[in-house]
Amino acid sequence: MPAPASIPSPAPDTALVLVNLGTPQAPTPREVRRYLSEFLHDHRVVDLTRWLWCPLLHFAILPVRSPAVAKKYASIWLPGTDGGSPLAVHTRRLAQAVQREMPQLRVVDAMRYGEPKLASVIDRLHAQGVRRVLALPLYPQYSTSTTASVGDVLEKATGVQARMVEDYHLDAGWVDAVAGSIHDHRATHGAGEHLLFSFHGLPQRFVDAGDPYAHHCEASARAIARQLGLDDGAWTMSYQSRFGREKWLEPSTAATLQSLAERGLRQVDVVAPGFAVDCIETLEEVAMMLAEDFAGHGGTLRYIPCLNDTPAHAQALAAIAQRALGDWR
Ligand SMILES: C=CC1=C(C)c2cc3[nH]c(cc4nc(cc5[nH]c(cc1n2)c(C)c5CCC(=O)O)C(CCC(=O)O)=C4C)c(C)c3C=C
Ligand SMILES: [Fe+2]
Ligand SMILES: [Fe+2]
Repeated sequence: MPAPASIPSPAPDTALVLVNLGTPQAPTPREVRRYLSEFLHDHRVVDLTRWLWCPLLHFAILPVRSPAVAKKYASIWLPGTDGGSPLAVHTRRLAQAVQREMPQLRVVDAMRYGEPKLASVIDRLHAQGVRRVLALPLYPQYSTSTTASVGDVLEKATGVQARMVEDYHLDAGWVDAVAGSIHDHRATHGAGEHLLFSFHGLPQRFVDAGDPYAHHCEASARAIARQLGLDDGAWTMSYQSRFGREKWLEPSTAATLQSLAERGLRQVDVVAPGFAVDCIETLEEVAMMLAEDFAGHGGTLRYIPCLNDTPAHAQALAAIAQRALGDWR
């Protein structure tokens, strides 16, 4: 029977896959080690020669980091049958929210590392009759370490045509959604004296080699601040979650908060617009550890949650996907 005219015609051969980084299956040293091992073996993430990196990874980093990081995951793990790692739970709920915005096609979630594994999700969709897969990596700002790594998996996909949204760091709907969430948070909880945009960091070497990530982060922060009508002095941007010893993008979020405290600021709002959903880096590192450090300086750090599965986020991502599908002829 033909579909009624008011309902968008179904496109069962097309699927939208929201792809996130990945996360451990349980907050245990064993599962964290399994996850970190897959993640940190990706040449896109760590490009050191294997004979140097593998011994370091297997004999030093994984044995020491896994139990320490497992404790951090345990401190943010969501309880209940629907619970789990916040990154996995929020990504799944976000895919369900986008599905409600796009009833005409299949919307699913997948992870670059761990489960549900992107390659397996594509195989399953193919077995179910899907022929076109649009991947939307949940990284607003493009980086070779994240977005291009999703592209590597898509290139190997067989039986389907696969495309990817490269970035959405200046998408008007997304900028609006982030600015709206900051505005609403400040209306409910009060506005701090300063707004800090904290992005995940990256080795400076990547940017020097042409990775546009830092430019994208700067452009996102400027666009959101403009949308909020903030004066230049009312906001700053910084980079968090440094890993290893080499030089990463600066200034760091920790050092920035310290200098804001030294300038006498006591109420700082922190938002993390590089993260589509809350995860260990926002919940444990910013909302717990950095907030504790800032309290040690006599201040209050108010963390503004990621967009997660809010309607504004789902609508912005649906519009981005719709545009990409419209261009796919
Ligand atoms: C060389 C190391 C890393 C690079 C480069 C890197 C880039 C990068 N990462 C994200 C987003 C996320 N990273 C997350 C966790 C995480 N990141 C690294 C290392 C690098 N990231 C590690 C080792 C970890 C795991 C936690 C830890 O051991 O400290 C997460 C959260 C995952 C979760 O389960 O909650 C996200 C999201 C971006 C956007 C990015 C480059 C721009
Ligand atoms: Fe190895
Ligand atoms: Fe990371």
